[in-house]
Amino acid sequence: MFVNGKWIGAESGETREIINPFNQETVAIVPEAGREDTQKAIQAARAAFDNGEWPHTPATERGKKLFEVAALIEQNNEELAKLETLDTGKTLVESRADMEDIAGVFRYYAGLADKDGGETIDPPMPDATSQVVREPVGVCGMITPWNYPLLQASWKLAPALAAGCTLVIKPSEITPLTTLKIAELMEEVGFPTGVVNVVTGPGATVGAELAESNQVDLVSFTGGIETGRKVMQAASGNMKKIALELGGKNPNIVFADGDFETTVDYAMNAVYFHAGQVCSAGARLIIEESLHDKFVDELVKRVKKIRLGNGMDESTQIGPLTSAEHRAKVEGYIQVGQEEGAKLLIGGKRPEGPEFEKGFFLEPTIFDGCDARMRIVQEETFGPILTIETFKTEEEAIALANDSVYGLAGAVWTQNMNRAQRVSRSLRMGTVWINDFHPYFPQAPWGGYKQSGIGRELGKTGLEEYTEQKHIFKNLNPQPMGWFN
Ligand SMILES: NC(=O)c1ccc[n+]([C@@H]2O[C@H](COP(=O)([O-])OP(=O)(O)OC[C@H]3O[C@@H](n4cnc5c(N)ncnc54)[C@H](O)[C@@H]3O)[C@@H](O)[C@H]2O)c1
Ligand SMILES: C[N+](C)(C)CC=O
Repeated sequence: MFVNGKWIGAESGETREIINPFNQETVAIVPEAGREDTQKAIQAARAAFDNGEWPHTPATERGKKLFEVAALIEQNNEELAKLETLDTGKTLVESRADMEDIAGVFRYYAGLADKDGGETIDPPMPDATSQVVREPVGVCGMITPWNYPLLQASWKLAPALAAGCTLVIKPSEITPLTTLKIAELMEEVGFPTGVVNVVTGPGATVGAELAESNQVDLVSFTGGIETGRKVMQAASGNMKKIALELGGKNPNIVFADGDFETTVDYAMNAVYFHAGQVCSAGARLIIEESLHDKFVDELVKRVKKIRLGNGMDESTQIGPLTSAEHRAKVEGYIQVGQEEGAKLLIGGKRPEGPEFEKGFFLEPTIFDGCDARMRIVQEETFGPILTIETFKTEEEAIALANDSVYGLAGAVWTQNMNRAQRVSRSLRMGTVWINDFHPYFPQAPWGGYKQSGIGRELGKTGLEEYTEQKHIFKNLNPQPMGWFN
């Protein structure tokens, strides 16, 4: 782990084996930290914030460091991508694309670091000035999930550092490798001691300590809704700021006038990309009734041909799920779907063959004949499971799509742009795609309505999350008030 500028083990000496989900081989052994290790890292970040130079370093200089990080990520793209694939099972092609995105995130916040010089207000009284400035929020605790380990970390690290914060980051205990590697790259760039700290270990101890600690000013969490609830409760002790990026159950609404070929192609990509382990996966197909039969026939034909395999193999389209525990959870949902009376059209089991024996594979699955009250429609299965519902009218499509505790993302497919606009404005979601699925980029904010989260990452808002606003009022001609004369 990287704490206070040093590479250290856990004080207890405990370690954890990191497993390749394709073959269960051990790819690394990392420290298994506990609360004491976390407290030390928080103290280092606290000292670097309260007494160190980083929060007062000119924003342009902070930006320069982030440009250097971006360059190092690009230079190390292949190594980082391989580590990500070994850790998560996602395909190498995806991991390489993630690394390009991540370099882009650092570059975006590097450029944004010195763009907000504050605001001068015209005060409603004479002989006074009024200024609003932004200052770093302080020590940040960051907790990240296993599905996009370094990407989700970069959405926190880059804006926090641009703002002048110091931090302790805890990657998912099962996928820490790229977060450790980026700490190495940051050490090479040379941030002041204690500004960046990485602690590897479980959520119940390391994560909980970050959320609870009175020495932490903000906790930024990406993960599941139930863990998010715990983080929110734990953060209330010192009223620390919170940013929560939680799950989604994202509707993909297809009207009959959408381009058939493109819509079928994207419907598959929406749900099966990264084996469905994507917060914004289009796991809920809501299709106009008149198109249903033709669309679903074609979908099933194509899903049969999806190539599962080792993420390291460039011809693989879907790798294994990231852990045995997670596969068991997704399999549980397949059973739930069958018990609820949904019609299993394809998949629903582990693939057969020697190449799949050791990996945590699951076949791409489709449930037809679903309705909005089913658990497989309402709950985030976070696996390769597509549920299908039908609608007859635009109003019905909107009502179905909004019938969810989540509000992360959704898409609408139609060639009628007036309808596309109406539907997109009616969806209670942080992101709506029209005739597309999945795009996200550093310039646009990302986050959820309803129980999909609090706050936004990316975009200008993603930087503002790591700042406090201060109003500085100056009386240019102070005179006695005489109120108590
Ligand atoms: N909205 C987004 O942008 C986004 C992006 C990626 C993933 N996600 C969500 O993440 C989830 C999948 O990731 P996961 O299974 O790693 O989530 P998770 O909630 O199980 O774990 C996330 C992180 O929280 C830690 N944690 C666990 N218990 C904790 C506790 N009591 N206190 C503090 N931290 C704790 C874990 O160790 C891990 O680092 C899905 O729900 C997915 O939708 C959301
Ligand atoms: C936010 N995103 C889409 C990169 C990953 C969600 O799991």
